[in-house]
Amino acid sequence: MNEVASLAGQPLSEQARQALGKRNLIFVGLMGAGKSVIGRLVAQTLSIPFIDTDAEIEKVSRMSISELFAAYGETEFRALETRVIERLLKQGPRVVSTGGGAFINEATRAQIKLGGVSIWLKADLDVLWDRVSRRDHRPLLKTENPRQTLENLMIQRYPVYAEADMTILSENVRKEVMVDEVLKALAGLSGEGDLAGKGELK
Ligand SMILES: Nc1ncnc2c1ncn2[C@@H]1O[C@H](COP(=O)(O)OP(=O)(O)OP(=O)(O)O)[C@@H](O)[C@H]1O
Ligand SMILES: O=C(O)C1=C[C@@H](O)[C@@H](O)[C@H](O)C1
Ligand SMILES: [Mg+2]
Repeated sequence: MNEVASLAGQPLSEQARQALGKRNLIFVGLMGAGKSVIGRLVAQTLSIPFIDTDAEIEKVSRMSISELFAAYGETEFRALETRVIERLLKQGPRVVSTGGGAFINEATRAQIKLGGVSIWLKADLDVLWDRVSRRDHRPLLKTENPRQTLENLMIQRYPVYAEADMTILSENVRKEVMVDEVLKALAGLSGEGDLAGKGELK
């Protein structure tokens, strides 16, 4: 019996957990895509530790992301983000939700590609705007026309996010529905071709 057949009949969460094996699961995507919220729920469902890189950066620097941007600028923030993510990916298996720009940085993207299975949570502009406009803590959106800024970021970044291993549409459905989509995608990894052994922790 092959691996796919042996997993059939088990709960979806168990199929997904087994298919992921010892690999990290890394969420990438734009601000408001749901990386933090859905990542945490997926981690709970899989009983795998969860880490949010923005929260970890705030913890190690003892500053908020906004304060970091204001004090040191985006370049320094990206350098810190790269170092933090490199360390976190070595401590897996974990579910890792990244900040919106992490996968866009070349060095960080290379680490993520090596460090586990990546999922792009892809959302359209209306969905993202509806979510991010409720709070104003995102430094990159403190512009005269934040909706336009968000759209510009989509145009620049979507071709890069598309390099993630898997893409899941993030829509305004119940969060549990999103979690199920993620679990189904992961369960489909068993019997995988290209992703076999990818990001396997030693
Ligand atoms: N499927 C969903 N349905 C409804 N609301 C959602 C859904 N997913 C996320 N949200 C809401 O959208 C907001 C942004 O989600 P979240 O903080 O997880 O985004 P993010 O991708 O981590 O963004 P950032 O890159 O800024 O950290 C939150 O208020 C969250 O509750
Ligand atoms: O999209 C981005 O570049 C960012 C997203 C947030 O998660 C934070 O990491 C920060 O505000 C930068
Ligand atoms: Mg987040």
